[in-house]
Amino acid sequence: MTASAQSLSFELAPGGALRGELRVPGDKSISHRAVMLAALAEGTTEIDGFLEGADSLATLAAFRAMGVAAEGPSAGRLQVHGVGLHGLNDPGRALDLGNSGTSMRLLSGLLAGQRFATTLIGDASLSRRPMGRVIEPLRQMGAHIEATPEGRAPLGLLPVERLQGIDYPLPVASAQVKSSLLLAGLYAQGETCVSEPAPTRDHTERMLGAFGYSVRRAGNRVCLSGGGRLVAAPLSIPADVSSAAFFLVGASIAPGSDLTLTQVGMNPTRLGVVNILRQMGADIAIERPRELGGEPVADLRVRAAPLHGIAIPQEQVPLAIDEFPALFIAAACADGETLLSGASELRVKESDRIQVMADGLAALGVEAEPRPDGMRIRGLGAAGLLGGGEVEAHGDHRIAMAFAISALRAAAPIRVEDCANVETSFPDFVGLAAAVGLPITELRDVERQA
Ligand SMILES: O=C(O)C1=C[C@@H](OP(=O)(O)O)[C@@H](O)[C@H](O)C1
Ligand SMILES: C=C(OP(=O)(O)O)C(=O)O
Repeated sequence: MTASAQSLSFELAPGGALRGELRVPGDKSISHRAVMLAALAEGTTEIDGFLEGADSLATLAAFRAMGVAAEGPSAGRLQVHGVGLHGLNDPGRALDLGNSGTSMRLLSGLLAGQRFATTLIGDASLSRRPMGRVIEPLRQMGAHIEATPEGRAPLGLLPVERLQGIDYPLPVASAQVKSSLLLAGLYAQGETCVSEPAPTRDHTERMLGAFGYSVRRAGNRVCLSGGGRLVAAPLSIPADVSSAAFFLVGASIAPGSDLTLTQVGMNPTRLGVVNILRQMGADIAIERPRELGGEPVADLRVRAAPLHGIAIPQEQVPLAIDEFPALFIAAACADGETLLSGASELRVKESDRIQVMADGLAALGVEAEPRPDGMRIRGLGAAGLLGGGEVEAHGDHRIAMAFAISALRAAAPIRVEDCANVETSFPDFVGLAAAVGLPITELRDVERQA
């Protein structure tokens, strides 16, 4: 059973303020990559700050099924005994990656050059998401990949003797596709190069470097050569800025808020949410900037501030791609109009995040016009309040958390349906959010029927 098949809803009392200090769980993108590279490295990797969410645990389970021994995770600590680039074993069964697009796309590349076959499957949402974007370039590298006629999972990766490096211009700005090809490139003859139309998160490149693998970047092009080796290195994973985003927005829109988010990842390729919120007038102070495990981190102190609508700059879109559900709530509470364009990728995430957010905002009385590649939102202004009511998260973790924080500026209670997948990226969201002042309770199906 997938997480979204269980029925979980959030109930929120209107109003409240966020105060105090909070460390949100470890970065999801980095946690996936930590498991993958640690598994392929020579030696034992000690990881701390690992995200114990369903998505990164699905990646870990996949490597365990391929014979990688690991202890943990427990309290964010995970020890992975690497098997080397050629040490993975045939899992003997399909690898179920649940709700996780990152797992499926990165593993497609990592497993395309193995000498055994693998099948990658996922839940209903993941089985709807486009995989052609990795299948096509991986086939150019010589991979044998089977998929549905629409290019979707289940994916069958057939054994190949060797892949061939390619020089690939990404048609969409996607860190998952870039990373998939770089991971395939570890197994390819010659050089694999990927150029991106706009900068995307660079955790794969950074972590390959930390494991001693040479990665060359020139402008928007990143290259590596196959046939090297990865050497285990300790990893500390920062708090996930994508999870912090809900609190950055929540504290900005809720009068009286003063919240400090600690040890947040500040990689410039992830900072769109901070840049966009600041441009909207948010009061976010970056305190104690420092380094953690090859990634910049800082504490973020956010205080309530009146926000105003903006036209979101194009270059910020890939840098905030997962934060738009939260940013749409900020826009709904801002003075004036916010316009997002160039973000059609939002339609192929865990849900169609443009349509689902537009529907939920409309249910709460906000004028939100979905567009093919974005959204126009008329904000309620500093004195305005969202209506209460019921909204559907459609099993999408980020939609569920975005509407949860929206209640901080609502006039009446909000109920968010189909929230179980919050577990994929933010275990104990409810407990941590409640501890800093979000008036949230969760209702499981059985409780609702009682
Ligand atoms: O590489 C990654 O870890 C991710 C890249 C992004 O996806 P795309 O590559 O599809 O933009 C993002 O939406 C996803 O949550 C995580
Ligand atoms: C899009 C997301 O993740 P993934 O692509 O890994 O499912 C996300 O976490 O918002």
